[in-house]
Amino acid sequence: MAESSSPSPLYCGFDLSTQQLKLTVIDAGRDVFMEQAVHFDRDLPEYGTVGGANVKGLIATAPTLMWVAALDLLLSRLESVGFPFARVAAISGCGQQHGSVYWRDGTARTLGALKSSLSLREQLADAFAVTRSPIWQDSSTEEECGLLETAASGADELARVTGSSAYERFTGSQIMKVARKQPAAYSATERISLVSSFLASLLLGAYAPIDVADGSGMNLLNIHTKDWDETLLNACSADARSKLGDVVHTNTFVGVLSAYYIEKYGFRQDCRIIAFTGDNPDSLASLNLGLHDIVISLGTSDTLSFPLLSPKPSTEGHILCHPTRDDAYMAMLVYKNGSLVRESVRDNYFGGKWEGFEAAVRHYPVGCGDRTAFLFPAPEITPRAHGVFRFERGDLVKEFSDSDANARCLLESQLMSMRSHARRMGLEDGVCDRRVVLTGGGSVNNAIAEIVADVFGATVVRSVLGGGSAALGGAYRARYVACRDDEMHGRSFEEAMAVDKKQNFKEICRGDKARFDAYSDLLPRWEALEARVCEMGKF
Ligand SMILES: Nc1ncnc2c1ncn2[C@@H]1O[C@H](COP(=O)(O)OP(=O)(O)O)[C@@H](O)[C@H]1O
Ligand SMILES: O=C(CO)[C@@H](O)[C@H](O)COP(=O)(O)O
Repeated sequence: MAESSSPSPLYCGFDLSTQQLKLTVIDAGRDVFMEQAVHFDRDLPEYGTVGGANVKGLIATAPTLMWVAALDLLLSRLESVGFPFARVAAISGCGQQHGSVYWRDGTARTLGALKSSLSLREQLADAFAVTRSPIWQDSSTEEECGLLETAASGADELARVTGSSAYERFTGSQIMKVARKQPAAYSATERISLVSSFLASLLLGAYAPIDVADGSGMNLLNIHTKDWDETLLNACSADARSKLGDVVHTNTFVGVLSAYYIEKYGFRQDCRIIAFTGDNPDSLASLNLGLHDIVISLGTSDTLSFPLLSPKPSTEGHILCHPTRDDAYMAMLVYKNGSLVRESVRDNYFGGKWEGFEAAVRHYPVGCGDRTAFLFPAPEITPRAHGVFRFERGDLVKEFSDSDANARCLLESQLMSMRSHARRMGLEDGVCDRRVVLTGGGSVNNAIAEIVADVFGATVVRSVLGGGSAALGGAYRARYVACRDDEMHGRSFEEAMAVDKKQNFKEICRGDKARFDAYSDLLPRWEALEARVCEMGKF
């Protein structure tokens, strides 16, 4: 931890992601002051999660109370290292997108009267009418998705209004499923939060509003008016609007920190809470990208996102409200079989060592000797397919003739998929001068970065500022909103970030033109195989 004698302010950014609760603290100069994390499987094994979740067939949940316990644990870890709570001027952050929390009737009172002699976990043990929060890995709401699309007069119209056609993990169909299948629990719910607004609520000691960027991942928000769509809310459930509360712009000051944290840990009395958002929007906020850059996040999920001025929502991918710009949007593709399937290839073929995986990736040429792999052990989001499919010289095979090829085949296929689907979302293709910012846990892997560079014909960079990019985005926003009225002189978030002139990125590698062209030549064949896989892997 850096020198703590200075009274200058600190700003906190939380990220309640799939596998961990992370915190990045920055100082007034935007330098990372400290980082801390609680890993759900390792640090809270009593909740029995694997990769932060419990997955049974198409159903994926996380114990809501585990997330509460993670906040207790993270704060107690800060206390034990002498963290200067009294310097924290503002807090914001984010959460994995789409997950929902069902607060039981009467919990607003409990939240407003938290006792500093007890842990949050003790006081909120009965706070949830649904004790297992549905999360983004869930694919069990096909029926409800159909109902939402019917209410919206079709998938295209739902996409035009909300930025996405109906997706099983999106919160609208998840809420509808709880209302239909667990009516008693649903009627005992006084408020529904997203994972982001849930964490903000714990800190506020009151229900925090949902912000427009994370709200765009629900199939309930009109991304043009930036407010709930009444028809969709009514299709979701009769009282969805009152249970969801208001929606706010992302950089909104929503209140001050609950007295609980001031008494228990010694936080600053006027510590402000800024609306929390989704992890992907906050990642975009931290990177302050140009309009030609794209971000590829290799977290538990893989995502590709880019800022966009004129959205043309379609049934391909998602358009979300931009977290920090009113005039812009963000386009996003999401892959469920991201890091977890790379880990399973590492474990099955390379003795659990990333070094072996990386060496094998570099051993093969582009196209891996006419092999490719579509590995979707979990039902995939992009494309909608489930199962394991390997092709060698055009034939479907159970295993490759050379099993070491699995690493490169998987990566090439994951990246070709991003290129192919991003192109369908309107990303200009065929240019060899793009910049790709790699973030997330998998971004440390240089062999992956090299494939990204060649498939996209891009210069691949990594953030050098430290901290997970999503948590860092929360910390930057906390600082910006807390100082907006004085130091920022009315500047926009982007202008304020630019003024600091920080050298944010380090170049990792550049795509090779010949290899980029080879991938361009392979793309039509790869797309034909993906179409076959979608037929064979229907779920
Ligand atoms: N050297 C590496 N190569 C590839 N992937 C890695 C490496 N180190 C960590 N990862 C991946 O990073 C993932 C976690 O990323 P992270 O962004 O922290 O996830 P989340 O935010 O979803 O909790 C792990 O599942 C792991 O597979
Ligand atoms: O479903 C999505 C976005 O639509 C996922 O990206 C989640 O937001 C989970 O994020 P990570 O924990 O994988 O970073």
